[in-house]
Amino acid sequence: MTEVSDRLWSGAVQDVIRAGQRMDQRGWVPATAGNLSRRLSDGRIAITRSGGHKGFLAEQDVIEIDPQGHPLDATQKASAETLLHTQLYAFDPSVGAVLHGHSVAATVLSMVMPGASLTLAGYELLKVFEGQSTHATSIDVPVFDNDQDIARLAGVVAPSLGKMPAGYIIRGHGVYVWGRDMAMALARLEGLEFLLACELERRKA
Ligand SMILES: CSC[C@@H](O)[C@@H](O)C(=O)COP(=O)(O)O
Ligand SMILES: [Zn+2]
Repeated sequence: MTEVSDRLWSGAVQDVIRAGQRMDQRGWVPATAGNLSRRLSDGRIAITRSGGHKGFLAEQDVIEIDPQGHPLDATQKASAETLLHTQLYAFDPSVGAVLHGHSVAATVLSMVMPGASLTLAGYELLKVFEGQSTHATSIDVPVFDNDQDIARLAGVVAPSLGKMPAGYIIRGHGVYVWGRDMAMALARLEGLEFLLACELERRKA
């Protein structure tokens, strides 16, 4: 590898490590939950190794996969949910980072609300999502039933691609959020998690 491509890779790895730490600080990646990825400007994809704690990632816990989700080094095990990342990268070339967390709010709300989507309306923070310029609006966040068969789950998510400005929720499991870069993905994740926490509070009131 050239020096430039090494530098690009290191930058992506640091983005993933720092985002994992941030998600851990917020309580969104308990135990070994969650996964994070970043697409480099040269098209390479860096994703977390399966099974580690995402708040304590080391450089070797971030591995390279091809666009189909296969690790370049076949001895390494990429996230069990890699396909949910690669389908977002394949659908939209502008996506540069994908984050998945397991917050209390996403888990509880999606279990107590039986519907296929959760509506977020009237919040100033809705403006963090693509194309939103006012609080006087509403966004439907799709809620897909959980499935241990990730290829099948990706098939259920597929028809909604391009129509999810705030990401999506997997019932009783967690959220998927993305952005053009890691900063944007983190901002959207924080926005969505804040609004889910608000919705949870409102249901207690
Ligand atoms: C701790 S159980 C969580 C896993 O089943 C999964 O949902 C998850 O988010 C992490 O899986 P991983 O394979 O480490 O990316
Ligand atoms: Zn998960």
